[in-house]
Amino acid sequence: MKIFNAPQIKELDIYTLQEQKITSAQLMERAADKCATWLRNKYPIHTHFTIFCGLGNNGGDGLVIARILLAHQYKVTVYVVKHSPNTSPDFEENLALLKDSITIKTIISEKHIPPIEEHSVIIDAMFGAGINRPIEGVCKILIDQINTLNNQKVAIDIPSGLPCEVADFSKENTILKANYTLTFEAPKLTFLLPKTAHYVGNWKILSIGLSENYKQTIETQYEYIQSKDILKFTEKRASFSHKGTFGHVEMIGGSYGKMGAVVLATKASLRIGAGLATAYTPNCGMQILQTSVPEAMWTGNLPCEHFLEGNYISTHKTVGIGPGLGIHPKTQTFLHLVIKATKTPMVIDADAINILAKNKEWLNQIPKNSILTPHPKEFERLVGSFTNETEKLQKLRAFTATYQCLVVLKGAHTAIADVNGTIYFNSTGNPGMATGGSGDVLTGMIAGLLAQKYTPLQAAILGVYLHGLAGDLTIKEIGMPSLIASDLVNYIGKATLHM
Ligand SMILES: NC(=O)C1=CN([C@@H]2O[C@H](COP(=O)(O)OP(=O)(O)OC[C@H]3O[C@@H](n4cnc5c(N)ncnc54)[C@H](O)[C@@H]3O)[C@@H](O)[C@H]2O)[C@@H](O)CC1
Ligand SMILES: Nc1ncnc2c1ncn2[C@@H]1O[C@H](COP(=O)(O)OP(=O)(O)O)[C@@H](O)[C@H]1O
Ligand SMILES: [K+]
Repeated sequence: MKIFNAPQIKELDIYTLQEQKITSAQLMERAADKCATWLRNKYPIHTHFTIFCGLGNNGGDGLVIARILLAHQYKVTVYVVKHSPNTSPDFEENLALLKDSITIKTIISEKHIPPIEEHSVIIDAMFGAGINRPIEGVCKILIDQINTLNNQKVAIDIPSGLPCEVADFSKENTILKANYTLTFEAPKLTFLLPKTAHYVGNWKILSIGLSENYKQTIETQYEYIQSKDILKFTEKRASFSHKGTFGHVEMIGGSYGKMGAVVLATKASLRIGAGLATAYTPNCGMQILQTSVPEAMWTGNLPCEHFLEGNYISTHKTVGIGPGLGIHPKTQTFLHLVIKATKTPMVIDADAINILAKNKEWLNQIPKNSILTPHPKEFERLVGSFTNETEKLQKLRAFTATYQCLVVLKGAHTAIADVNGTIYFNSTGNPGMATGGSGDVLTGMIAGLLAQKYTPLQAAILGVYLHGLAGDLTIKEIGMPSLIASDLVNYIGKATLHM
């Protein structure tokens, strides 16, 4: 699903009106009706709503929602926050309609800000996608006050004050902190980023029937990955296939005391369907690997017992490297040999990333279209620090372009940056996955998919999606705090039922 910025949403609206031969007021009615239906399903009939409306179309949505809720016997109080003389035509039209049913109160200055009933649900329809500068004056005072209240807060389209994209975001800005956000058609970029997502609360996408034809023509830099996106490229197994059909993963990593990471990654590569897997570890890992993953083969390098060092000769398997690797100087040299000897895309994780961060001149030598899977700290080691989300995304794009590789920046809504600059955000996963070893499982999954001849972009997207789904399926049966990385491996099978 494409993620649109504010000008693109506007274009899409205008095209939809022409294509469907409807007025903007009719589109507003449709959008508000979807919100009202959601509210009616969530809140019982005696609920009181306090609706704060701005003067643009977001305010217009609020007025229509009020009209629909009143018609369904809800108790509703409506305030229009009059911060400017300018209003939108659809706002005016709906203001006139609503005036027939209730008295609408106006907030012009601080003294008009009302006390709000303790159990009233606050609807935020002050500013939507049209926000173009920080909020000031009476709106700022009102939002600051609302943010101190424990009432449930539902934002329409986007919490007031939050931009769709992050360019002008600063942490001093006043932004309404919602429990729920009902957004139209697609999420906004800011819903998916760690520094801005907490304003949005739980968000729901409400489809309002915008032109699918026109959406196809809009070029976006961001996409949101859902099940229908991965179904487009998942492959069924042919009847006469054999283990050689599904590739051979060589999972390189491990060091004394960190062998579990390779165990998890190797197992995960097999669970996602690689035909064969070999774990390549220091000698002290041999028994551990052969006992805990009997399906996998083992190979190692004899000079050292406890960490990887020495020579490396490619056997042309699909290489994953990093889990449990350590950063011993001799291991650093070994990684350099692996990178130089490997000619096809590989998966580079954990300490392999940390080593590259110390030896940035090697980055040019990693095979084209390889996939790096840093968590935010590892990413920072690679690209240096960043002060805000915009800068982070810029650095992400610059990195993939410079080194012609993909980056999977892990976290809630993991971001997969393609070589061409498109960034795909994941929709699966949960905080139960914030536990040691989760990332190793992901490395194994992506390597296993690469071995099966998915393209690097497909392997990264599918791996990240199914990894999160395995986490989501796990917590349906055990509590989030109990989730451990082995559970993710065990639930890969159930996740693949969704492919
Ligand atoms: N396709 C869609 O997404 C649809 C969107 N609709 C609604 O339309 C909204 C967008 O409407 P508008 O473009 O009128 O935008 P808003 O309702 O967000 O209002 C923006 C207005 O406030 C002014 N403004 C912006 N920032 C300000 C600030 N900090 N202080 C004071 N004034 C400020 C702007 O100049 C503009 O006049 C959406 O968020 C949504 O709620 C629906 O009505 C119909 C369909
Ligand atoms: N709050 C969260 N929501 C969704 N996924 C998460 C969350 N926290 C962590 N994860 C996922 O768990 C994995 C953690 O990886 P990583 O930090 O490398 O762990 P480790 O190094 O212990 O293996 C990543 O895939 C990440 O996306
Ligand atoms: K809003």
